[in-house]
Order: sequence, then structure tokens, then C-alpha cells
Amino acid sequence: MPSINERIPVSILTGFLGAGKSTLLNRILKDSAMRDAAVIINEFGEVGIDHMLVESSNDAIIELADGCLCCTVRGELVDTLAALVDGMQTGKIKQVSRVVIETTGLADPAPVMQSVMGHPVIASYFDLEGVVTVVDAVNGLSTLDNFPEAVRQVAVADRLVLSKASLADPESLPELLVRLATLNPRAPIADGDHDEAGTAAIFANGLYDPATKIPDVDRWLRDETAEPDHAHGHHHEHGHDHHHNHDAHHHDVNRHGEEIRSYSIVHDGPIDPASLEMFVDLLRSTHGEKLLRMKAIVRVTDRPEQPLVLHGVQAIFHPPYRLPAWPDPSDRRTRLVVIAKDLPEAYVRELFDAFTGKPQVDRPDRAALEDNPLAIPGMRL
Ligand SMILES: Nc1nc2c(ncn2[C@@H]2O[C@H](COP(=O)(O)OP(=O)(O)OP(=O)(O)O)[C@@H](O)[C@H]2O)c(=O)[nH]1
Repeated sequence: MPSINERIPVSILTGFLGAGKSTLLNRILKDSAMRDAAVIINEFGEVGIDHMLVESSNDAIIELADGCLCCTVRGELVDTLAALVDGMQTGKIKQVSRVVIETTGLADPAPVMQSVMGHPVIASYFDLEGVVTVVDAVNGLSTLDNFPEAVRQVAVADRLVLSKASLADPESLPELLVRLATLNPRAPIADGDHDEAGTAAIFANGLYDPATKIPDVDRWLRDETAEPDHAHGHHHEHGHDHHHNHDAHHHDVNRHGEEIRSYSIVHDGPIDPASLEMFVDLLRSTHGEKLLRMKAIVRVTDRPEQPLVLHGVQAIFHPPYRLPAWPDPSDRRTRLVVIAKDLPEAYVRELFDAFTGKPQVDRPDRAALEDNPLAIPGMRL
């Protein structure tokens, strides 16, 4: 029977919503040193989009959707790692050289790390080698001010990668760098625009050592050991039922504050690009500050076979791009995932329906919305 030759290094790739984790991972996966790596992607949102956007010839991409790795699907992570060991031992899976776990942008990395370091069986096969945290140079400072998850992600890192530096105001950069150095004096900061950031070497950080981090980090990790399941266990029932599993969603929300919600919209027919643009513009102009993340893969009327990919990260909307083809040709529906703070799902849904022409009784029509986007019942500012 084949056996596992040596302990497998595990790296955690984290960073706040939209910081650029998947973009960096896509670059790294092109490095031949990543050929035998297994990648575990976790996504916050009922409909998974990320796995469609990770371009890889690597078969070992495992998606843990519908729930956040640091809470609901944490048990699934342990199960996945255990299944990987089992597969290698029985010869069903070829020897994996390393594992990369991409967390959701809202993940608190401590419980994810604890799953690897604190589990007696998992820890005997895997070594936590490093935490790489992507920091968005444009939104970084305000994100650190507003989201404790982002602070923890930076504080636990072995290495920080600064993304989007070319988009950022150069005058704000020194302040961000000082902030990062205060939160994590030992982590080297790589410039994401440089080629070296996009290679497997970014994960070569030596064994994870909480002693090199600020004292809080050690405490966070110990907190996680003391109470491994938090108050909201039940991980195992949350499978891959993307559309109806609202229970998982509630657990996430508990951990991340009542006001942060993730919802998704799935739409069948092709969408007129001008309507799409208006929908996005209205959403952004009326509630941009509440929108933490929007990701969409859209079937548009012009070139419906080349889906349009949209990425909004807080107030910034990155230039949309086309994929050469649908990642899964059997499912060419538009999918939109929104993660927002204090923005009711009904508002976004109705705005979307108004622009995509889904007839609704007693709903504001598109013309009325263009005149007054706040005309949706229940949404007054
Ligand atoms: N200009 C520029 N854009 C970037 C860079 N990194 C990421 N982006 C863009 O930022 C958007 C979000 O990037 P993703 O890689 O999807 O971010 P993510 O952290 O994986 O997002 P979540 O999984 O939602 O948390 C995309 O439109 C990217 O093209 C960068 O270094 N420079």
C-alpha cells in the first residue's frame, strides 16, 4: 500500500474580501512547483463563483462552499484533509506536495489554523507552514479600521502581499505600511505587482511560529483551542446544497456580526449589458459604502457564450472582463453574489429584477427607479 512519504506543508492564503487572493492564487498555480499541490477554496455565499475563476490544469481543486471556513465548514476542512490522507494512502490520489487553503475574505484565520495545528490526526500528517495575507493597497486602511477580521488576518501572517499598489493613492501607502508593521512587525511585505509574489516561493515560510507574532496572536490561537467549536457547531450537516441552506448562513452571520449578509441571485436569460451597467451603477451610487463585495458571472446579450465577470470591492469596481467560455458549459446562468453590511437582500434583488426585466407586480419599474433609486419600498435613507 502506498504511504504518505512525508509531512505535507499546508499554507493558508487569506486577506479581506476582494483583496486579491484568487488573483494571486491564479498566478501561483502557473508555477510548475505547484503542479502537485491541492487547493482548497472556501467561499462565503450560497452560490460558488470562485472555483469557476481559478484557472488551473490542476485537478486537485476542492471547493468548500456555502459557509465560512472559520465557522460552519471548519469540520469539513478537517474531513477534507482526512480524505486527502486516506486517498493518498489507498492510492486513489497521487501524492500531494502541498496544500493551499484559500479562506473567505471574512475568515478569522485562527480557527482555520487551529484545525491544522490542533487536530491530533491532521497534525500528524500536515504541517502548517505559513499564512500569507493579501492586503489591498486601495481599501486596506479603511478595512483595518472597520473589520476586526482584517486585523487578525494581518497579525497572524508570515508574509503579507500588497495588492493593487498601482491603483492606490501613493500618498496613502506609507501610512498603510506603518500600520501593517505595527500589527505584524516580522512579516515581510511583498509587492504583489512583482513577479516573485506570484510563485510557490511565497508559501515557503518555514514552520508556523506564533512566538514571532504580536502577543494577541498566541492568545487567539489558544482561545480557539479552548473552545474549538465556538457556540455554533453543527458543521457537518452543511453540505454543498448551495441554494437552500440558510442555516449555514445564519451561523456565519452570528460570527461575523448580524449586519453582514451574503446573498446570491441566479438569473436564467441573457442580460442586456446597458441594463447591467445601470444596475451596477445604481447599486454602487446609492449604497456603495455598504457593499463589501460583489462578484458576478453574467450571461450578456452580446456574446452570451463569453461570460462577463464583474468584481466590486467596496467602492471600487474593477474593470469587467470576459471569460473565453463558460467554465461549466452545462450551466450558463448568470450568478451574482453580494456580501453587504446593512443592505437588505430584498433591495438588491428588486433592483436587479427591475433592470433585468423580470415582471413583478406592485414593484417599482425601471423608469421609476432611474428617477429615484430609493423608491423601493422599505429602503429609505
Ligand atoms: N489592478 C489590480 N487589480 C487587482 C489586483 N489583485 C486583484 N485585483 C482585482 O481585484 C478584484 C478582486 O480580486 P480577487 O482575486 O477576486 O479577490 P479575492 O480576495 O479572491 O476576493 P474574495 O474571494 O471575494 O474575498 C478583481 O477584479 C481583480 O482583478 C492587483 O494587484 N492589481
